Amino acid sequence: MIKFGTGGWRAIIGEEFTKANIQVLAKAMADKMKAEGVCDDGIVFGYDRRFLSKEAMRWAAEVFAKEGIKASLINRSSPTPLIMYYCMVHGFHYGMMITASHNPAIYNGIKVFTYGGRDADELQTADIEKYIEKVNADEICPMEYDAALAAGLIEEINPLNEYLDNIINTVDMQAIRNRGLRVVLDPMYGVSETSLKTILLTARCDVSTIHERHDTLFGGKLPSPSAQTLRSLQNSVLDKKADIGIATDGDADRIGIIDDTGKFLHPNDILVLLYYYLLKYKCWKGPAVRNLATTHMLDRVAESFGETCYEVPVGFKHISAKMNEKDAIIGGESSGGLTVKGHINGKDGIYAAALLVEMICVTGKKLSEIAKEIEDEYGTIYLEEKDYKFSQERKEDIYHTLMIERQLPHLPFDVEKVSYLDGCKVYFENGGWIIIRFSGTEPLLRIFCEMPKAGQARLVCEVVEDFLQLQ
Ligand SMILES: O=P(O)(O)OC[C@H]1O[C@H](O)[C@H](O)[C@@H](O)[C@@H]1O
Repeated sequence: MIKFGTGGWRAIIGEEFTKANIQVLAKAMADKMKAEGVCDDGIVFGYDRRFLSKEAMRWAAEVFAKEGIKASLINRSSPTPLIMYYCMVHGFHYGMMITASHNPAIYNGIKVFTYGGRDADELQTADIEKYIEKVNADEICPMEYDAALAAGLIEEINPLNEYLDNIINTVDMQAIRNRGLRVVLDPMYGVSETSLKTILLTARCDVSTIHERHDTLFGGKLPSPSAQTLRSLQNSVLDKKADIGIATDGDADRIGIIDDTGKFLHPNDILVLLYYYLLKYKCWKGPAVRNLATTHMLDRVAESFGETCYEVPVGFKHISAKMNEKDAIIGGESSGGLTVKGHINGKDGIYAAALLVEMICVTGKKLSEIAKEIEDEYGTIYLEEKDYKFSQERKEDIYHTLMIERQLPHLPFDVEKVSYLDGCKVYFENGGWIIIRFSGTEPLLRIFCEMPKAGQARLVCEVVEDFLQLQ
């Protein structure tokens, strides 16, 4: 069964991520493209460094070739944002990236991009699922790779320079060049090394890298930047007295940052830092977009500049759609993805990293100093976040209590309103909030809570944990 979630289709390798399913998905996409009459420009493919990613791309391309649809394959493992950029610039109606992004190593998956290099939205993925139902797997008869290559139905491409030049031409390379920053990179065994290193070296940064080798087990860790997974980066930054430590997730669309004091900056802080930088130092004007599990500090910054911050459900497709609608200058999520107006319609860890480096150089301040500047001006909000595993039975119970019966515990703060837009989000009168939702990418229940005073967020989480019997 192929089901799309928050960020594409993800499945355990050998269980559902199989050659047969990959080819069913490819056939469904080919049928959909034919029905829509958008086969002429073909489809573009990329893959990351996960186990079976390259093979999966080829298996899918062989199906498209058989259907007479040209498949352009990026000929080396690449960041997801690169393929989104390529789709956007070359006007492809569809693109596919073989990746399971930040999921554990036993997963792989496929992200589908639509016109403009956007993440396929729910309407699109529901439509793909309908086409999947109609595919007769026995009738799939792929064209052999070399034959398809010779017939011009598969082509191998390398758009890396195009993508890099676009970033190099957008960020203030001159400002970075003059500072000789010390940067430590942690691609988390994923795909960002070449791109990010090239950009930083072009700007004359002093770059050292950890975790760069190809390891499909991601060193036994989750390829998702967090305080727990970035301890080595933290140590390297301190050892090397670096100005910044930059990590990206498995497919480089998300970012994680260690500041000059060795402190892990939460993605919420990165988003706030960049929005503040764009408004205050670059004098940009425009709203921000965040998902409903992302810090309301962004709203405080927006308000202080006479701007608005819009809230959308989790999933970058919602962020980019709202950014377009409101002409927002930044959009991002607490899971570590962000983009800025004028760049691609999806999250890009490489571009975000380059912009942060630019920020340090243009402001002439250390990362920790800019963060302090923001704290002095806007105060602190206290965050608690936790993921919980559950059995299928418990999932149904929790879903029923929370989403069907809409029961809530007696909460220790006055409630302003409750939203069921994506999971259950309670907004408190004091500006705090808690959201309880099932992840759309992993079998986890996620809770985020932000409160104005220390200890309050933990207290609210404990009440919810007791009520839902979470461990
Ligand atoms: O909380 P989840 O549903 O697992 O989603 C977490 C993240 O997953 C993917 O990376 C999506 O592209 C993001 O938009 C989303 O924020």
